[in-house]
Amino acid sequence: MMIDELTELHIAESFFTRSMAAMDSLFLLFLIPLIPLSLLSILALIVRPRPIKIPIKSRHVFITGGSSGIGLALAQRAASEGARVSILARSAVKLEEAKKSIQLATGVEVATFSADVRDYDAVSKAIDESGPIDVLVVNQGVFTATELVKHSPEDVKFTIDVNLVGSFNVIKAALPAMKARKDRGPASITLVSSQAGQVGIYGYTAYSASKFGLQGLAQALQQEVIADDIHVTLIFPPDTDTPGFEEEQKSRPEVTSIIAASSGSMKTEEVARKAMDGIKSGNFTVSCNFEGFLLSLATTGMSPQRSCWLAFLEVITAGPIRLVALFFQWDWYKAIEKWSKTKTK
Ligand SMILES: NC(=O)C1=CN([C@@H]2O[C@H](COP(=O)(O)OP(=O)(O)OC[C@H]3O[C@@H](n4cnc5c(N)ncnc54)[C@H](OP(=O)(O)O)[C@@H]3O)[C@@H](O)[C@H]2O)C=CC1
Ligand SMILES: CCCCCCCCCCCCCCCC(=O)[C@@H](N)CO
Repeated sequence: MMIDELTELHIAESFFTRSMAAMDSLFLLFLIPLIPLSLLSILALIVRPRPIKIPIKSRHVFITGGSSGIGLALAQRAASEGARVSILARSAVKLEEAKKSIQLATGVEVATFSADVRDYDAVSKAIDESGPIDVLVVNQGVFTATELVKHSPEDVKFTIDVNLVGSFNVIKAALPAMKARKDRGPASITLVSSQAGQVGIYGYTAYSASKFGLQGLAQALQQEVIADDIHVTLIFPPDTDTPGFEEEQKSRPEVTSIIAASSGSMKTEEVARKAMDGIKSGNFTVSCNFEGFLLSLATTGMSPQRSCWLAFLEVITAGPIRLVALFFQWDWYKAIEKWSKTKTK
């Protein structure tokens, strides 16, 4: 009798401890999601600038380099979404053609301005004539892929002047009127960079430098204009099938194309759609394809981040994405080595 009672007690006791242990692990299991959830809530509180939406309909969208390629596709998109659109480029002939093609596709008449972004006075005059801008898209760009030893000093300077100094000219000319806008809703200054503005690529010393410069300009500018409800966006397209790209390909070193192929290539309209979505959602960084998304994660550094979800992803992938980046570098240096050997043979 006594022994029976004792065993019963034992059984009950061990059942009790076992179920306690099970409850403990269940409790721990509930704790696990608390760690990412609290990280996410902290990020939701601290991400700056705060999330914003930029409307396009009935607003004045001004696009430099709007007569060809990505700029033209963006102009057409903005027009079809009900914006008042102005485009600026050098060639009056190409501007006229672009105007006709947009009118044919959307029925909207865009305003055209012929000016060289390197000429501050000319740009300033065009922008003043066009009226206050709500969404400024700084998209003009030139590119020649060539090794620095073969690149003429004039063309290096030309690349920096059009892509970087020209972007300063456009923004500086547009800023006073953009800052003075009252009750017109949030404004945008968007810069079209390149994936070669996130990572240096063989053949792109001048081009990458000009596009990396836009990152510094954009980060500093965002701090200066946030109080005026102006929001800065940087677009990072991969190779895109534009007239400019077709021209570039005629002389691009083979190894530049091999490295650039890591990110594939996109259709102009697709890039314009991604860019427009990015502008509207007010993101600071806009990537256009999956590889570009990885590249943005890998190169995010100290750039502002409005989305707590993306900030969360940046925090948890920081280490692993660096590893992925190192593998890409490994692959690229192998390609360069192989290519140099076949060239010296
Ligand atoms: N295509 C690609 O593979 C990629 C392009 N990009 C970037 O996207 C942007 C657009 O490129 P994309 O559409 O291919 O280029 P295009 O060569 O097709 O078009 C360039 C546009 O910029 C204008 N432009 C060039 N120089 C000046 C200048 N000095 N002053 C005013 N306007 C000028 C051109 O008109 P005009 O000549 O009459 O002045 C044209 O409208 C560029 O900044 C480029 O670096 C980024 C990644 C990939
Ligand atoms: C960590 C993960 C990394 C992911 C992959 C990165 C791939 C980078 C490829 C860079 C391609 C650069 C194309 C430049 C396009 C351009 O601007 C010219 N066509 C001129 O217009």
